[in-house]
Amino acid sequence: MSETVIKLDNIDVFFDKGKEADQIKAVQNVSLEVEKGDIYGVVGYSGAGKSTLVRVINLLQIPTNGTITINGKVIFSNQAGKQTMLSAKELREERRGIGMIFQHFNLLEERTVIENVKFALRHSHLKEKEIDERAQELLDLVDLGDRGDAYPAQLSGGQQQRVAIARALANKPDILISDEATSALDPKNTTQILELLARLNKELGLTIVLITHEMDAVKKVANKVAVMSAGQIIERGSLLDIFTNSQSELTKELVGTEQNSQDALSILRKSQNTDAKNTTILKLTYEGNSTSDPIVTKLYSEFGVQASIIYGNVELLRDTPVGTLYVVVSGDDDSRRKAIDYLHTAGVQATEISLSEGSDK
Ligand SMILES: Nc1ncnc2c1ncn2[C@@H]1O[C@H](COP(=O)(O)OP(=O)(O)OP(=O)(O)O)[C@@H](O)[C@H]1O
Repeated sequence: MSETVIKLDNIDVFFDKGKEADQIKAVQNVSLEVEKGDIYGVVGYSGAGKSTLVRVINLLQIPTNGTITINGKVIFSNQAGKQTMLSAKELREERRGIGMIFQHFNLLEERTVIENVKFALRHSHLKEKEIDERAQELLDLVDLGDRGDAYPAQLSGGQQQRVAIARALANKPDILISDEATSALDPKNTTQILELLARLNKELGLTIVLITHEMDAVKKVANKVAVMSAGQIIERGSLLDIFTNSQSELTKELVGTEQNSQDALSILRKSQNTDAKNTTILKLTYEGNSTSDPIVTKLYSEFGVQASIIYGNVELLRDTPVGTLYVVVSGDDDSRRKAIDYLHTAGVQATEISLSEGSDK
């Protein structure tokens, strides 16, 4: 059974600006559950409240209302004015179980790479020799085993972020919060950091909350996604769902493929007799290594239904290809129905599309 490691219930974070009317509602009534081993992407534009929400997880930000439960233990609760919170000592202990990395790596510039990692172990109960060993082990883990004596300024941005990751993992946390950790990096370094996070998730069973404004980052590594806007989660689901079946306009915009398909449909609207008999437009979504060709060929060979592709796109979601096709399907009613049934049994999601402006049936 899956195990919930982070549970946020009805979290509000309001910032006071004097008068109540000026209050900034950075997070409003957000509930979120993250399970062990998840890489949970939280996406949204700047100012949506993502950072404020994740800072709540380790109580870097005290919420105005709500309950925070980490690994089954309530670390904060303020419901109906009744507040409970861990003692400062308990909170320090709890925070050690939650590592954090940021957009700007926040390394100590005047210390070497290995000293930066050792700094995070200064309150551990390890002996000096054990601290040395642990720091080296952490640098090996992030493939920087031979750069311990370098200074941060001598490293690339991607390498500095890897040092920050090693430091964040020093106290063996089971949760890592990544707040825009790849936003200052070029595409190559971004990919390397995301691959490292995916590896740590797999090898260490690390649960990761990934805050970003880039859907591309989420698409490479996350298994679940929440979309935030104006302090609220407006949509959430599995990565696949968010990409293939987005509901809100914002999610569609962030996912980005919607515009192309809308353009294709709008061309079709102009060129097609929308009432054409025996014709249906289908949106097909399929996962895995099937390709569009056999699907389209089979519709004709098995059911005598002609299918022409008007728009096609294949995304890699984590390592799984996911295809979306818009096809015009022609054939008599019975054949089209059988063809659609076949698609469903073949694991292809088929949705009928109406050509009237912007609507899916
Ligand atoms: N300490 C604070 N005091 C007052 N307002 C704040 C504070 N921290 C955040 N805010 C406000 O709360 C809202 C949400 O900010 P937040 O940083 O959480 O958004 P975000 O989605 O992470 O965006 P970004 O990526 O730009 O940081 C913004 O309007 C911001 O100005």
